[in-house]
Amino acid sequence: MTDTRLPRSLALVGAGKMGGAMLEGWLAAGLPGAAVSIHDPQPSEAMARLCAEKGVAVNPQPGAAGSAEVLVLAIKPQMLDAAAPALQPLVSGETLVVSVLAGKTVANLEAALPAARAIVRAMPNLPASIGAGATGAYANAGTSAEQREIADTLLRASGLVEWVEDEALIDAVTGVSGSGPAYVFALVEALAQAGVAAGLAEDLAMRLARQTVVGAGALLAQSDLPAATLRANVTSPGGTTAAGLAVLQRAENGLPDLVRETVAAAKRRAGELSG
Ligand SMILES: NC(=O)c1ccc[n+]([C@@H]2O[C@H](COP(=O)([O-])OP(=O)(O)OC[C@H]3O[C@@H](n4cnc5c(N)ncnc54)[C@H](O)[C@@H]3O)[C@@H](O)[C@H]2O)c1
Ligand code: PRO
Repeated sequence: MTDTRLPRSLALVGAGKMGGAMLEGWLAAGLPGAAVSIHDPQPSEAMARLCAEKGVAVNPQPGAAGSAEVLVLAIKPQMLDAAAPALQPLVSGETLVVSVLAGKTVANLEAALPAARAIVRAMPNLPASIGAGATGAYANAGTSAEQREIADTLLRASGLVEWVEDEALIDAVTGVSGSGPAYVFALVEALAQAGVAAGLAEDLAMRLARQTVVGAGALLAQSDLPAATLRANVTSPGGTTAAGLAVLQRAENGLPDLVRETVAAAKRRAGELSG
């Protein structure tokens, strides 16, 4: 993070899996702990320890130090309305609100935090916890260029950031990359189960399935080749992979159909959560 873009004060509301992962990224990237407060009725022991080590304030009286320059919301979407009354002192017309709440729209956030003008909706994913996240972000019209830069810097501390100019696309981002790591972990589970069905011992099948996804991901990360080319590089004409892919990628009810339905269901659920 460059000093010109660091917030002077950042309040993190909800320091669970995603909020905690982002906080670790900001601290590792040089945001001083003294600039940060977390607001969470039940921070984990690990989070409390990290905050103590880095000088992050835990549950100070909201607004005791005035409104925050940046307020990051990382509570469950269903908690927004219940949490909002206590957060009002943290928000002024100068505050940049960054929300990672699935489905909650700018309109929902404006209703919950009426003083807020600048609102960024961001959808990170869990690999943010190791700096390998993928985040989609949208800034409302009230967000200044400098505030967008600050949001970009904060989000980039946990990996790739892609901005979209149409808010509705954030729900599609949620379906693809927000939820996406779970699809990949489900693939590891399914591959291991298929290995057992093919005769492998359970632990051996899981070790092979897990390292296959780790290795394929690392190859994707290190290679400039398109995924389709990497796939073709595994596939000998008339060989075993071609036989497997003929099933996996079959025209009807194959992986493309299944993944399309999967992403559509997650996107649909994000829309429902705005309600
Ligand atoms: N987990 C993911 O992979 C992921 C990815 C992208 C976005 N998100 C979004 O991140 C948000 C948090 O998800 P999570 O998986 O980290 O959940 P989580 O349950 O791990 O964290 C939520 C935290 O909020 C705290 N909390 C509850 N009520 C509160 C209140 N009134 N004020 C302050 N804190 C309160 C809880 O104690 C908990 O620590 C969700 O809105 C989700 O849509 C999660
Ligand atoms: N986890 C959150 C959910 O499942 C949002 C994307 C990933 O709702």
